[in-house]
Amino acid sequence: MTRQLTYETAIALDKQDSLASFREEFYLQDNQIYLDGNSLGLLSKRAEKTLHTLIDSWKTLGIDGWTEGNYPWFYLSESLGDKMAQLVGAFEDEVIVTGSTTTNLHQLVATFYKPAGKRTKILADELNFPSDIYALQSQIQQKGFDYQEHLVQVKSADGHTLKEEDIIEAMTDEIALILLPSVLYRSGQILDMKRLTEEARQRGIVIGFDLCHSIGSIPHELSEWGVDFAFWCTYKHLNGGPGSVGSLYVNRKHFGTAPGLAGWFSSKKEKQFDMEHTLTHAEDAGAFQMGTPHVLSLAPLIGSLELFHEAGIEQIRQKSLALTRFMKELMEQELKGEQFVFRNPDQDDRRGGHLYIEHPEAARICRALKDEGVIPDFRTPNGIRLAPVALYNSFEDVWNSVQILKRIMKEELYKKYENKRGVVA
Ligand SMILES: Cc1ncc(COP(=O)(O)O)c(C=O)c1O
Ligand SMILES: Nc1ccccc1C(=O)C[C@H](N)C(=O)O
Repeated sequence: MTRQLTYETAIALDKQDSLASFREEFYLQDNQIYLDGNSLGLLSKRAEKTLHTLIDSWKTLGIDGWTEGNYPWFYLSESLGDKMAQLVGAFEDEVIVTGSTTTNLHQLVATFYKPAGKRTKILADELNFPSDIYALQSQIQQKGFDYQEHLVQVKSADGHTLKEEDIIEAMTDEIALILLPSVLYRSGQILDMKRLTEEARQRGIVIGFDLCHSIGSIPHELSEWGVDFAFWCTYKHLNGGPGSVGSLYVNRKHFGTAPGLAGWFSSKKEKQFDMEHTLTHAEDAGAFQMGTPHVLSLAPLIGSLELFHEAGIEQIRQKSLALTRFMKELMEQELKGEQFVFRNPDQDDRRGGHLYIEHPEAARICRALKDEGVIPDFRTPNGIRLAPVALYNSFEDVWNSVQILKRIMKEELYKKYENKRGVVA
């Protein structure tokens, strides 16, 4: 028998929550329940502080800020990479904080996509975020191929999830490189990265993952699994701020590989200011940087990553699972008879940090939610994404947001709006 969930259940869960105190670290707005940390995480006081520290180093040190002050800018991408490594299960020198998701994808595919003989194609899937697909199409064109033929996109049987068996079956001897998401941005499905990497390795295919929707929400073991490369953004679960600098990982077995897209920040640090016209690139993940780091967009990450180290990614994952489980069960209990369809896989080891629910009136339900103080995001044509985030959401938030949704449905408050999306969500 399923348990009857009440307000008291939520309060009891909050009482047992060992991460509850982290909520105080964030700027939460009064009368608002923010459930969109899977798209843009909230500002923490630590992140704000380190941003101010770096503005101050610019103010007081000028050019010397590159090598002096609390966080010398010249080494920030490397030092943040060391801290980030734990979140992806990598060695410190395998990770660098640089670029953006899309530019890092370009860099890594330009580096590791080496079509030769029969192996000329890239394997991806039909559910990935569009930017990745556009980037892959253009990388294929850069090599002089037609992407209609050279980009193989594994199909989804249900339009929401992928089957590892289908991906493995598509790993033919024509595939040179595989790129997949760790967690699907819509349905929140976690792909079995360990298994897929093993299968790719057996076939001699390079494999990489886009970790945008898993970083800071689930643990990874990239080095142990032998993943060749990965990249991710830092503005969702990592709360680095709009446009914060992304990150990439390259497995140690590829150290010494020249970057496909070089620039002077690809240099060995000690050689960079020799200003030679022959690049001596770094031997580690640092080689995949290109130009000057966006220092002010790195700054909030210094403070934000501290919080992840204090909380621990395993604890974050446990709370996140409990939050999404509670939210799903509560919606099933409270919204019986409504036309909501859950698209997340139900098992814990398959469910990422957000829920994805479909409803024919999704666009205007999202509008109504926002006006009632609950911040979701909408994904066209009829999807609502809800992310109760471990570091700043509570079980009480989940209770309250589901009650608000229940009222919106019962009183048909959504009918006041047009069923059309806004510009962003
Ligand atoms: C899975 C995935 N890939 C790529 C992107 C694009 O990232 P960016 O615009 O930071 O390059 C996003 C989100 O914007 C994403 O969710
Ligand atoms: N970078 C953005 C800029 C503006 C608005 C949204 C985004 C997102 O990140 C969307 C996200 N990737 C998604 O999974 O829908």
